[in-house]
Amino acid sequence: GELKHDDLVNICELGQGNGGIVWKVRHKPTDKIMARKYCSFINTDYNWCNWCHWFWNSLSPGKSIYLEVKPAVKNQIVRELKVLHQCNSPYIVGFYGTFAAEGQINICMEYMDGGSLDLILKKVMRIPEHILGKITVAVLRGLSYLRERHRIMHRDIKPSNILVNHQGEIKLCDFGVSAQLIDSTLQTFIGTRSYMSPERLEGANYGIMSDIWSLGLSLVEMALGRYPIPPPSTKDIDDLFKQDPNGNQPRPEGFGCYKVLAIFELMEWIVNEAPPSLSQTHFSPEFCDFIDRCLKKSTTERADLNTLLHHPFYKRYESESDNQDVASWIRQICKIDQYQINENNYRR
Ligand SMILES: Nc1ncnc2c1ncn2[C@@H]1O[C@H](COP(=O)(O)OP(=O)(O)OP(=O)(O)O)[C@@H](O)[C@H]1O
Ligand SMILES: C#Cc1ccc(Nc2c(C(=O)NOCCO)ccc(F)c2F)c(F)c1
Ligand SMILES: [Mg+2]
Repeated sequence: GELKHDDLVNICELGQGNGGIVWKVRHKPTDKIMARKYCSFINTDYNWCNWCHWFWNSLSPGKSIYLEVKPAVKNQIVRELKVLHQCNSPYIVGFYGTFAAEGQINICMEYMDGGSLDLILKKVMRIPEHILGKITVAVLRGLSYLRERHRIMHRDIKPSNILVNHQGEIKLCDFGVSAQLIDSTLQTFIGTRSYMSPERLEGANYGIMSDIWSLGLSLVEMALGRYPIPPPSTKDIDDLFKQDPNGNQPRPEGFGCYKVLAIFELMEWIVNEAPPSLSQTHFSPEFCDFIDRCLKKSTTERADLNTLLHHPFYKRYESESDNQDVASWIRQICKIDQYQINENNYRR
């Protein structure tokens, strides 16, 4: 049956994003551990002063403001989210149910005990290519599933929306399954770094090809260990690779001094400058080519999903049936404690 608010007991907070907060919870009737996301709606009716409140808030970058929505709209969102019961794939995070409580939409999903790839990246300097290959297989298969079976694109591919667990599974979450929820949130200045494609930033029509761009950018970030715009210099990258991948040594000074662009400068850079790329000194030719084909600024030149499903980089990893290499890698990383995470972050 449907989940009820009172049947859930909070265990600990898993993380906070721009528009939601996620808790690890236990469902008392079944003793099942779940991840519960509160979408930060405010349930007051939509009116003029709320609009002003929203307007001033939406000017501050880094906030994806959920508009106050009428209860009728909220009920539509809950109705649309129930489609998640039909989203069953090894590459999509499991869904247990959704309900409105205290004026907020709650989404209960499978708890992924390895966390999201942005957290993993904080624990290690960078993610090795063979793991990125497995991540690529999972993301492309997840995107294919969403398109073939549900005729939707993801809309928010980035490391924090790719989750892993100790069994070595890699799954997608936070995809745009509810049109109303998408409409009710302002996809304007989301977070400090944008994974949005040039065409989406320009306000042009966008679709699945925009997810391909986001995948490419996310893979470069995970391969280098830092958000890749503005692109690090060749020297930066060579310095980075002098360090051992598990981040036991401090990042070189030079690396830490790269300029963090403000959100507008960043979006301008994505639209006007050359896309990031990987060098063959540190990565295989297949991986470098895969990235180049994902990060074409023009959607007509960019590879589409089917092309990528036949790309040598994907082919190299798709045949490996089990993810035991990923499982042991995740287990080893989860032993890295908070102190080491702070150390790595300090040196970024
Ligand atoms: N099913 C889950 N299992 C385990 N951890 C999760 C799960 N879903 C989300 N998280 C964690 O909760 C954090 C917050 O998630 P949320 O989607 O609210 O924000 P985000 O994706 O990090 O950023 P943004 O709000 O900008 O999209 C994530 O970074 C992730 O580490
Ligand atoms: C399994 C699963 C699963 C799928 C989608 C969402 N949530 C969303 C989000 C979402 O959560 N985006 O993250 C923004 C910060 O919380 C945005 C649009 C949408 F239609 C959704 F259904 C979710 F939770 C879990
Ligand atoms: Mg998320």
